[in-house]
This record gives sequence, structure tokens and C-alpha cells, in this order.
Amino acid sequence: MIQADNLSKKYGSDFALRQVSFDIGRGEIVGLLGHNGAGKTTIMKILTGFLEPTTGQVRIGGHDLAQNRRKVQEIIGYLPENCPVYPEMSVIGYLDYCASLRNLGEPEKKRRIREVLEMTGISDRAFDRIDTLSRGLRQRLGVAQALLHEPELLILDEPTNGLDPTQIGHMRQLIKELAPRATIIISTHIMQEVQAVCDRVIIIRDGEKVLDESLETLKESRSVSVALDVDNASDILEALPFVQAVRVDRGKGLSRYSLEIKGDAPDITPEIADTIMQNNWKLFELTPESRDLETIFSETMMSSGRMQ
Ligand SMILES: Nc1ncnc2c1ncn2[C@@H]1O[C@H](COP(=O)(O)OP(=O)(O)OP(=O)(O)O)[C@@H](O)[C@H]1O
Repeated sequence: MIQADNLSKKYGSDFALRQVSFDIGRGEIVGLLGHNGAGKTTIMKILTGFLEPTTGQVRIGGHDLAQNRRKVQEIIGYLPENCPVYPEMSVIGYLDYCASLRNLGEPEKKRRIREVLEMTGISDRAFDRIDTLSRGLRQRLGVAQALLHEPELLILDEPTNGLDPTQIGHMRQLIKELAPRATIIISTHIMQEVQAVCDRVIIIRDGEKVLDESLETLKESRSVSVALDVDNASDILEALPFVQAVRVDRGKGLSRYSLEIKGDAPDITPEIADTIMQNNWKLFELTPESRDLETIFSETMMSSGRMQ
């Protein structure tokens, strides 16, 4: 659905984005995760054609964005970071206005407005002024306008920003319900958001892509670190059930083994300890490590000197 190649963006003399590439398949829900100022909005603005990259190309739905911006924008629904909804308009009036901008004809316009109001759960507020809506409902209205033309790709910039926990729950539920209809990209600085709704995460740090992985793979990446007084334990450790691979870092008198464990395995720390005792090896360390998204996010943020 999306191929982004070597995207860079310079504002003045500063790079907000450096050589970012990714491919996103149809039907994926991808989280763009990073701290404030990481470059997420810049990526989203480039994908939606609102901003030209300094270098790099984007293809969306088979179209080159630079050459076919109109065509690409027709298949994208976009919730900008600060969705510009007009406070004095009614919900339905605003959607009618957005539908006109999308060139929807009369009967279709009515049908789609009714459908998006239902999808986003704001039908009962259709005739209310926007300034009487809570922030959560306004965000839903922002999503509703993004859905009017039945986009194949939905780009949501910080969709839960500023919402209370109940509203966040509603928004996440809504995003999941929309998933079968469209490919979805969500930007957020909250890793739990990615865990709650996404299939895949792309972590952006200081304008660079530092991780691009499916959540399934991240869940599966478990290991156990073992420090022993022997340097020839690999074969025995690798023969243990659920151990996929063993890496060894040999040192003088102390060798460190990293045991890669299968994703669906139970906790095999006791079996490892038993094996060590049976072989009369001296144990210096035995640490199960789970590199889940939380750990990975913290690691990537720590290496840039920042923590969530
Ligand atoms: N129009 C602009 N002119 C100059 N610098 C900009 C402009 N827009 C963004 N930047 C800078 O580019 C960098 C990336 O900004 P961007 O808005 O893409 O980050 P972000 O990850 O979306 O952050 P946030 O979560 O705060 O929206 C930041 O350093 C920002 O200050």
C-alpha cells in the first residue's frame, strides 16, 4: 500500500527527518512511535502530500505521490494533529462541508454522513454545535470527516492526544473497528497505544527510523542470559527444549551465554538451572530477558539520553 524510500526533510538548515524508508502492506495497522519532535508529523504530512520531502519518494496505492498527488489524496483519510473543526458549526454542517470538499454528490453525501456518524458513535449529537462536544467527541468527529470518502488509507496523527482514559478506550475501540476497511497509520508518543491497537511499530528517534518490527515478533523475542565458568556449554544448553539458539561471549574464566527462547515457551529458567547443577558448572548469573516493546522503547530512548 505504501512504499516510502529514503525520506528526508530539512527545515532551514536542520534535518527533521533523515533517510527514512518503510513499506506498509494493505490492511496493516502501523504505529509511528516517538517522542515529541521525533518527526512523526513530518512523515504524516509527507505521506498525505501536504509537505514535500527534501529527498526521497513515496508511492501509495501504486501511485507516485509527487506525480499524482490528487489521486493519492483521494484514497487517504487524514486526521491532523490539531483537527481544524469549526466551533460554531453543527456536527452535520461540518461533515456536509467536508463531504463537499471531497466532491461527494448529493445522495452519496447523505448516505456517507449517516454512516460515518454511526461508525464513530456520534449520531445523537449530529445537530449539536461543535463547541458543545467534549474533546473525545471532537476527535471522533475528526475521524468521521477522515472516513467520509471511504479511504483505503487512514492516517491518524495522535488520535488520543488530550483524551481522558474512557475516551482513549473508545478511540482505540473505534480504530480497531475501522481496521478491516482500511490500512491505518497512527502516530503516538505512548507505547501502550501501539500495543493496544497496532500490528506493527516503527520507532522514530531524532528524525531517524530506529526500529521497524511486528508486535508479534517483539512479543516473541525472549532470551535468558547465563554467565558460567566454562566456555563449552553451548551444545548442552542448545539441546534444552524451547531453546532456539545460543550465542556465547567467551571471557577469561567467565563466559556469557545468551539463550534465545521460542515465543510460546513456558518459563524454562528452572530447567536451565537444573542443567547447570547437573554439569557442575559454576553459575555467576541467570537472567531471563524479555525484549518487549516497553524494553525496546526504553532502550532506544535511553541511548538518545531521553526517557519517557
Ligand atoms: N514548519 C517547521 N519549521 C521548522 N521546524 C519544524 C517545522 N515543523 C516541524 N519542525 C521541527 O521538525 C522536528 C520534527 O517535528 P514533527 O512535528 O514532525 O515531530 P513529531 O514527532 O510529530 O512531534 P509531536 O509529537 O510534538 O507532534 C522538530 O524538531 C520540529 O521542531
